[in-house]
Amino acid sequence: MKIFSAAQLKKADELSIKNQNITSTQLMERAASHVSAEIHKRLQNSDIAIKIFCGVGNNGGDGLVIARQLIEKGYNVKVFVVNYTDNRSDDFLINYDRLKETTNDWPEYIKSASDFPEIDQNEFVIDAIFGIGLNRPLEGWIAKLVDHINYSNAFILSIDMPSGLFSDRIPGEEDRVISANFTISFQTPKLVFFLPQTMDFVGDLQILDIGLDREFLSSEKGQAELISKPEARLLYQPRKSNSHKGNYGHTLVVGGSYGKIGSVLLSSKAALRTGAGLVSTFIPKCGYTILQTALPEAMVIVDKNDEKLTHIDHGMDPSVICFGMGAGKDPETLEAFKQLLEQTKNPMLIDADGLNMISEHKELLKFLPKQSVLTPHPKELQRLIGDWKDDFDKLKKVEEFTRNHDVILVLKGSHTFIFGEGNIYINNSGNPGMATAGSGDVLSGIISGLISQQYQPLAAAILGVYLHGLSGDIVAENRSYQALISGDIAENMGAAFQSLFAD
Ligand SMILES: NC(=O)C1=CN([C@@H]2O[C@H](COP(=O)(O)OP(=O)(O)OC[C@H]3O[C@@H](n4cnc5c(N)ncnc54)[C@H](OP(=O)(O)O)[C@@H]3O)[C@@H](O)[C@H]2O)[C@@H](O)CC1
Ligand SMILES: Nc1ncnc2c1ncn2[C@@H]1O[C@H](COP(=O)(O)OP(=O)(O)O)[C@@H](O)[C@H]1O
Ligand SMILES: [K+]
Repeated sequence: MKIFSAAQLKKADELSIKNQNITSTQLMERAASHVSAEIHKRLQNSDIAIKIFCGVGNNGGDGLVIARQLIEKGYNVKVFVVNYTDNRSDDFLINYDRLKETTNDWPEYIKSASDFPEIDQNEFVIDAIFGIGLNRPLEGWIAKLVDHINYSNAFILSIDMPSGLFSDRIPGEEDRVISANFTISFQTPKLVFFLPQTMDFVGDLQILDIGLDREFLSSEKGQAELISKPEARLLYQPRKSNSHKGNYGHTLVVGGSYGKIGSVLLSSKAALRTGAGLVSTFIPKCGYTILQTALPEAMVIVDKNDEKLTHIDHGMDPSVICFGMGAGKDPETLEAFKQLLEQTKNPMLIDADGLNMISEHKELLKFLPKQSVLTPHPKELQRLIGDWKDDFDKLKKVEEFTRNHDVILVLKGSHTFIFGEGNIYINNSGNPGMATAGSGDVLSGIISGLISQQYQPLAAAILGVYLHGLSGDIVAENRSYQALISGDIAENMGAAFQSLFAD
């Protein structure tokens, strides 16, 4: 699903009105009807007290339509108009009149802090104060109102955006933003819903298709693309029945050091479980028995050294090399890594200490094979590209980095971002149970296993990240977040592949 900016959404809005020959009031009615239908589906005629806070722009207009429709269904609704200006939007005014025709319980006006209503924690608050039209931070009593709503502990549903959240910048520390429990957003998600600095404001997220212009939505380039099952499924390459292991490539996993053989074991197992035809693992001697015992399906080649990598003489022609997990940064390992980079022409996957060595020796960047996949977590990214001002600045810097070095960058996190070929992809699978030792090693193996099967590196990164999260979701469902360990993610890749086409 594409993610559009506020300006693009406004354009989609205008085009839809023109091409579908409807008025903006009709579009608002349509959008808000979807929301009230969702609310009705969940509340099931409950008699919970609903307080709807409406601004005086179109987000407030949505709130008024939702109020009218819920009142018509018999819900216990009280509307408050947050009167931050006397300039009301046309559709606000039209729907204000329609609401007055529906109920005798007219909206109350909030013009200062003394007008704030009490909000009980058992009530249900709908936040329709500001949407994508917010153009400056909230101030004065409006900022206080946001605190008042947040501190009520009532359940908060935000319409389109949590009020106070900008679609294109990170709020400052002093800025006030509604902390929603649930956000229902129109047509496409907004980029800020997925950034670490702003995602917590959003709560659970639902996107409603309000029927905006199809032609525009399909032809316009988005700011980013959200990867859920339908998008991941499109990348999948079926296996041919007339094939043999040679068709699925040879993944060479290189890494490990004394005490950290588990990392390469996890990557190797994940590459096999993802479908690589052959997997070889290059490790220091101390890992030989461990690997051969724990993963007999992999071939093992050992370094001359017992405890660390010093000479990576693999003597083979692998489809892809996955380097860095548990490797350490010993000067001899650095030298061996440098030689490996110089010798290797095919795209590589570089993780963990591979990334750290590049960060400390930037001259290595020029030896990186084109289209290699780098998989940093935020700390490794910071070592690699330096500091950023905020999450938007980070996106810009990573895009620049991937362009300058012709690489794919997988920025791991609760929403992993994948950068490549001038686009940003945001992963929508995974869960906090995956915040556990070694889950990144598994991801490296999965992406490498896909590259070895001739997926393009970018496609391998996108599909690999999605499947990794999906497998983690399947494990968490059966085992809980707490009990999930990274080996489970590799073990459950089969269930993840099956689930890709399950519905
Ligand atoms: N596809 C779509 O797009 C669809 C969109 N729809 C809905 O429209 C919403 C967008 O509506 P919108 O453009 O009227 O903007 P909105 O968010 O209501 O706020 C604008 C008002 O806020 C004001 N203002 C801004 N910042 C302020 C501040 N800090 N403090 C005080 N005032 C401030 C600004 O005033 P001004 O800057 O002129 O002073 C203006 O009056 C969108 O989110 C969705 O809910 C659906 O109905 C249909 C499909
Ligand atoms: N809260 C979360 N939600 C979803 N995925 C997560 C979450 N926390 C971590 N992950 C995923 O787990 C992996 C952790 O990788 P990494 O930090 O490299 O771990 P390690 O170094 O232990 O292997 C990443 O793929 C990341 O996206
Ligand atoms: K809102």
